[in-house]
Amino acid sequence: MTPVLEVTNLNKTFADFRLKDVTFSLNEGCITGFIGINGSGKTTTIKTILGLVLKDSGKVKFSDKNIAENERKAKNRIGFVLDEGYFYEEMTLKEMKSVIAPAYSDWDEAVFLNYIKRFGLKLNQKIATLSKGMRMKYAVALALSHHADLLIMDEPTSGLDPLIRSELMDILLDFMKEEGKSVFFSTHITSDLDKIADVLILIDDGRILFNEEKDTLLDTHARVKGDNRLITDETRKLFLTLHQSPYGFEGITHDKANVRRLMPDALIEKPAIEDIMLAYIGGEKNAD
Ligand SMILES: Nc1ncnc2c1ncn2[C@@H]1O[C@H](COP(=O)(O)OP(=O)(O)OP(=O)(O)O)[C@@H](O)[C@H]1O
Repeated sequence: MTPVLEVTNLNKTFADFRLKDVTFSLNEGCITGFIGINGSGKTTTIKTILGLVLKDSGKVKFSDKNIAENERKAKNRIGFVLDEGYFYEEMTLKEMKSVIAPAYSDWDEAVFLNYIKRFGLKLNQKIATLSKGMRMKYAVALALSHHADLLIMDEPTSGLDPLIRSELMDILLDFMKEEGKSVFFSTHITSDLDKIADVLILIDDGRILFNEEKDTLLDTHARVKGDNRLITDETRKLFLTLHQSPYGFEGITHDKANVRRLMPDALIEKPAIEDIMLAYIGGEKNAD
């Protein structure tokens, strides 16, 4: 697979937080979900990639070229949606578009107008009067109107109702239909990823904990329940988290195959992405 974006040993230190050697790559044709709890470093990573936060060290390559040295070209091919206001509230959608469009050499007004129509937005409406959902749709319309190949979104679904979240997922799937497109989006609402993500990257406390195909994660991990007698020194090691009570145990395993082999009487269920995320974050702390 061709990597579209390669991030290597990215470091950034704030007073109370540090990105620690963040390393991953995004493949062409993939939707990658960037997951992690509040304050884990998702926004900082995205802003550092986009050059909106200065990195202390590390490399970011887009299409095999250093992003900092090819900034204009890279920015033309990257569409981004950030989670906080980067619009002038007093402007209308049309006025704001006129500020943003000239920054892109490949701006396509017809595509933009098409999105505005599809999303039911009005060009003469003021930004300040947009609802959260409309604001997200407007940001997506802008991000997708310059023939970007990579769409980077920071928490695009945060604060949105399930209907609009599901609409956004459909928009992303539509965008992916064209060859050579990729999406990278951060979220702490992991249920959004069930439907559409190909790869999941988990960040916690500024450190990448895993970077794995979603289907592989769901195939190898499981929620396991059963009688306490099944827990031995050997089987205990198969769990990322394990909770025991007088009535039995419940845990998340990262080694479903061996649970099946060594604990044939246990009840094995499909985990949610959130179960897996929390198990890695909780880690040892969760095991009792
Ligand atoms: N400019 C800054 N100066 C100091 N600390 C910062 C700055 N920006 C972010 N931080 C800190 O870095 C940490 C990570 O924040 P970040 O916004 O990257 O997390 P996040 O995973 O995107 O969280 P959320 O899901 O809440 O948006 C937080 O502790 C935050 O307070």
